[in-house]
Amino acid sequence: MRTVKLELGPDSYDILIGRDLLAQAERISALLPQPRAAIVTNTTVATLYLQPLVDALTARGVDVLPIVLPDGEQYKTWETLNLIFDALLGARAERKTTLIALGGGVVGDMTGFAAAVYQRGVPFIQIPTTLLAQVDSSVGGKTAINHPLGKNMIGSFYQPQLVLADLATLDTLPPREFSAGMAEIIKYGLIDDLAFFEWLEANIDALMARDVAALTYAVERSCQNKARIVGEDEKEQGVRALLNLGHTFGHAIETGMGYGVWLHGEGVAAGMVLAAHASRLLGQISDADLQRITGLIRAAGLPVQAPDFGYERYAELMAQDKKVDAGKIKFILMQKLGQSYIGTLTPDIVRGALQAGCSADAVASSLA
Ligand SMILES: NC(=O)c1ccc[n+]([C@@H]2O[C@H](COP(=O)([O-])OP(=O)(O)OC[C@H]3O[C@@H](n4cnc5c(N)ncnc54)[C@H](O)[C@@H]3O)[C@@H](O)[C@H]2O)c1
Ligand SMILES: O=C(O)C(=O)C[C@@H](O)[C@H](O)[C@H](O)COP(=O)(O)O
Ligand SMILES: [Zn+2]
Repeated sequence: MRTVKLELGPDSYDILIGRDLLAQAERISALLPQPRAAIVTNTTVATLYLQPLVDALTARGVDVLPIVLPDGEQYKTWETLNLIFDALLGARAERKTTLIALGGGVVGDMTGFAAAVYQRGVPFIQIPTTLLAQVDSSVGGKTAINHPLGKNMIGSFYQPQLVLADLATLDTLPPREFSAGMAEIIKYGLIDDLAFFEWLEANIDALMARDVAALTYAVERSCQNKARIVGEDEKEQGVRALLNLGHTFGHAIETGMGYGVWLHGEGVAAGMVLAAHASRLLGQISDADLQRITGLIRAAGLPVQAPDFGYERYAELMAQDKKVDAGKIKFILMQKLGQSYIGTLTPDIVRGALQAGCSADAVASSLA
């Protein structure tokens, strides 16, 4: 088992990475302030991993309340959040009752938000079961629900007390979801870790074949990168915004297509390609760099062309981004391959990037 530490003073926590960790419930039970926990999951993950976790905790004397939500990005809403509160109140869950998120980023983001506000804050543990959640969403304490007008618009920063990433759960993850997680992994290479980007280029086939050693390394290195950045800037006053590489365009794609049509990782992938096109137009990366970026993203089974809903619609959607400051949209751009920065773009460069990186086919194929 590998351990990555997220250093946040009194709010520091461990990220445990390895196979078959679900059965090792003592790492969870040791943290519970009372022998009571609610496991929040969804209908898909419940059939696969809820019972083993309930059994492992029950065997350690923990009273478990399962809360099973509908599955899908379209359910990352107030209504679904309320189902968590209904269940917690119905079972008289207390301030010391721990909420455990068992699932992907949707379950993790909603459970974290519920933990932040239920009785003004209860303990919270993340058990991510998608690649995306293991390398990104379970780490760092961003929690949220969507609004019809924008992604993750209502939420809070609220750190878990433990992240337990059981790589064995990825054995059942569908290929499209696995690829979605690869987008956030590639993101770390492009933010500021060229050596990791080059390692990914060399090992993409092993990763896509889910080779255990390659996967363990990629998850650990991703968590190290994220933990370092969040440790420097927990509440996104500066450097943490780099973790939004590909997301200004990507969130616009997710919202514009309708939540759940394009997966989050797919939006991020096409969004990173658009950011690369913009950086190329600014003369900061070369054609060869652009080819390397699109080549790796394509090899990970991800889209390299964004849906074409036109400059005006993209501009309208991106105006809702959380990085907007005094009306100015911020983008994460590439200074060179493997080094990103937070900047702004003129409308001409945004238009140029969209012209180069959008395709009507990308809309049609994803709706097919
Ligand atoms: N908080 C953050 O820092 C952060 C970071 C990145 C993404 N996010 C959010 O995370 C969400 C995307 O997360 P995601 O990609 O995990 O999607 P998801 O949570 O929708 O999970 C993807 C699908 O895989 C299923 N699934 C989960 N685990 C499985 C398993 N082991 N085997 C088989 N199926 C399984 C789920 O039921 C779902 O159908 C988005 O809402 C995004 O905004 C948040
Ligand atoms: O942890 C962060 O910070 C990130 O930006 C990670 C992103 O991958 C993630 O999708 C996050 O939820 C986006 O944040 P948002 O503030 O733009 O909603
Ligand atoms: Zn993301």
